[in-house]
Amino acid sequence: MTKIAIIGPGALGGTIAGWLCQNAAHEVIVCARTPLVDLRVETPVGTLNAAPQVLIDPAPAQPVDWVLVLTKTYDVAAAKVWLDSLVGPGTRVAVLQNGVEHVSRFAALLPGQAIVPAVVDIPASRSAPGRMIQQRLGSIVVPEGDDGADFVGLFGETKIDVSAVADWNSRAWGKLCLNCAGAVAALTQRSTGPVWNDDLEVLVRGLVSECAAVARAEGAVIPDSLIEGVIEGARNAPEGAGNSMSVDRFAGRQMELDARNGVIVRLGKKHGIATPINALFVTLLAASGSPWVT
Ligand SMILES: NC(=O)C1=CN([C@@H]2O[C@H](COP(=O)(O)OP(=O)(O)OC[C@H]3O[C@@H](n4cnc5c(N)ncnc54)[C@H](OP(=O)(O)O)[C@@H]3O)[C@@H](O)[C@H]2O)C=CC1
Ligand SMILES: CC(C)(CO)C(=O)C(=O)O
Repeated sequence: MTKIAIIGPGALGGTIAGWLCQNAAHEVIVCARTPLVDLRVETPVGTLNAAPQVLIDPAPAQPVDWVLVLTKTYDVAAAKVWLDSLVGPGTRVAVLQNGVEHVSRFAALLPGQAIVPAVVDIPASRSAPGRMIQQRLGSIVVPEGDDGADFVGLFGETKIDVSAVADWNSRAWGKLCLNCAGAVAALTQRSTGPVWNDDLEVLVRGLVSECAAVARAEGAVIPDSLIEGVIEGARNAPEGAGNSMSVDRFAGRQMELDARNGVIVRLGKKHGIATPINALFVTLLAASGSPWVT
């Protein structure tokens, strides 16, 4: 029996928990802030139901084999109390969040601990506590190695495409090229497709090109076709298509602004790369009503 604790059963965490519960060899423990009774995930291949153990108090939690962190990046500090209870000498911690700083974000909280960074491409939303909708089966990518292989093994009974790759850095930056463009929808509260015009394309292209330039300086391989693909996706985004940052802004919550756009500005400065469009969106979104917490 593999004990897996999931911290943060929101849109993505609830979806991942629902899938992992389908394997009888897993004991899944859901670590929640808002109470929930059970899980129901509407997936592209049917509905998953599960009733794992749910904890809302870290005190009774014990060390587990795997901790999967699925809070927003701005809630990582608050998740520390869970890590203090759940992490023992043999525990591996996987971070399933957006951005490129998965490991450094946790280094101070978990000194010397094995941390498995995961790039997740699974669009999911939550309609109520424990009620998730997974729009696409999607994929998860972790770095090659023993921990990566074991992480992939956790998902053996699921229909999610989970793999370990040699060049994780390029995958993480490639995903950031997509996510940084999400700042437009977060700011306008509209999908980009229905309001597309040449001026909007200049902004989307600017966000993504700046990200790609910083990515390449950080050693990532980003083909020009990836940049064009993101722009094409934004051009064709149908009405209602948002992202997890626009969901946060719409709900009046904090945003992962630093993890998704601020990081491009910060690392751009390090490399002497100008990032004015990302800086503009960081400034405007930070001033838009939701506090920017790093
Ligand atoms: N949603 C998506 O489509 C995708 C999201 N991602 C990334 O995945 C990560 C998670 O995103 P998403 O699932 O959308 O976020 P949500 O806001 O939907 O979920 C975050 C969850 O973390 C919980 N939480 C916050 N603090 C704590 C705490 N101290 N203890 C326990 N639980 C806590 C929240 O509790 P509460 O229930 O009280 O809100 C919520 O359930 C982000 O980094 C995001 O960028 C990546 C790919 C796709
Ligand atoms: C764009 C998407 C849905 C891709 O998985 C995402 O990463 C997010 O909404 O944060």
